Amino acid sequence: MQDEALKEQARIHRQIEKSLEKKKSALLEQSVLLIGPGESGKSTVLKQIRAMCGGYTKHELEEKKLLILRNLWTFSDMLLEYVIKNYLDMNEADKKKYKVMIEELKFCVMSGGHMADELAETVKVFWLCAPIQEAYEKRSTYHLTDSAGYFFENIDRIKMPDFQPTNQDIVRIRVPTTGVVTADVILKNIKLSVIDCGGQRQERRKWYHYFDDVHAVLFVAAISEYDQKLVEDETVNRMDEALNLYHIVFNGKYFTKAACILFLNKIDLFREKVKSVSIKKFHPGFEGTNTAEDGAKYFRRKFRDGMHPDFKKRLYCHETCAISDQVQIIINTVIDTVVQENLKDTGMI
Ligand SMILES: Nc1nc2c(ncn2[C@@H]2O[C@H](COP(=O)(O)OP(=O)(O)OP(=O)(O)O)[C@@H](O)[C@H]2O)c(=O)[nH]1
Ligand SMILES: [Mg+2]
Repeated sequence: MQDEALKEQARIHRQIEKSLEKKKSALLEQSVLLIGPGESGKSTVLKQIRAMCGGYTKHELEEKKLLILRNLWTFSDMLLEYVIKNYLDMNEADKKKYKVMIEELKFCVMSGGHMADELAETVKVFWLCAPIQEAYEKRSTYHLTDSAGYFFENIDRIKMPDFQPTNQDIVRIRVPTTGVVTADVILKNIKLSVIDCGGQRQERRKWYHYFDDVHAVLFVAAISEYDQKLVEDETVNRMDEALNLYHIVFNGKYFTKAACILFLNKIDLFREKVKSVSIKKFHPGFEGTNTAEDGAKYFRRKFRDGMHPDFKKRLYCHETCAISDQVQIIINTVIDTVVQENLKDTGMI
């Protein structure tokens, strides 16, 4: 009789051990949802996570090289179009020459080739000429991405036949995400599934499918875009859109258990911009001095205002520059936080 009881006890013990093992391995699988308005830096955060996990294959690097050429082609096209539309001072012969240059860049992309020396020289002259520099200054009015200048300045490296994009090149590439991109990586012994969503308005319908199951949600807002308008609606200020979206998403209905993280991204551009662009002009509620410190404090508060106190306690906010490798330190901290939060939830700590 005693034997039977002991056997039963051992069976229960084994069962408990097994279920604990299961729980432990389940904990090592974490999913992170990346959301936020268009162009705020979500895919850039994902690229940094990829870099932390060993980077890219040779084939992927070849693809990135083509994307850089494609960016150079489309950025050149946008700059020249601005010059022509706004009657900036450029003679007809130059306009013609640069139109041919843009066609040649397009051909480069289409043929998967590299840039001939002569073409690279023309691109350099194009970039440095006064009307193009003036058009670049006005870039936020026609949604030319800030990274454009970086590629023009690195043309001598990019034109080389054996050019291999570095992580710094890769994080500067601009390709708007359409749909949802999922990347499964192993980081810090955790199987991390990162779900990167397109942020423009027409992309957001797809977000809701992922709201129930994720362990963490990372909302990325570009703090530097306080004076800019949306690509998809020229009447709406980008910071207002980010705030509205944030308050809709974190209204208490969703993410009741997930760890919630806010990145106030593009802090590098923000620090530069506040030197010349008034915050109050675009956000009349702002009463501080026009400094990065006061501005960041104000926007941080705007994101937290009106949120439920329980939510505020669960929210982790970081000011970030996603193109800097330093952001990897913050990403590490975020992953630790996510794991801790989920261990707490399952009663493991
Ligand atoms: N200077 C600077 N540029 C950044 C930063 N973060 C992202 N970028 C650049 O901003 C551009 C847009 O970044 P993405 O990561 O493509 O933005 P996204 O949020 O994924 O955009 P969608 O896919 O359209 O929703 C890229 O060219 C990046 O190089 C940052 O912190 N500082
Ligand atoms: Mg993206």
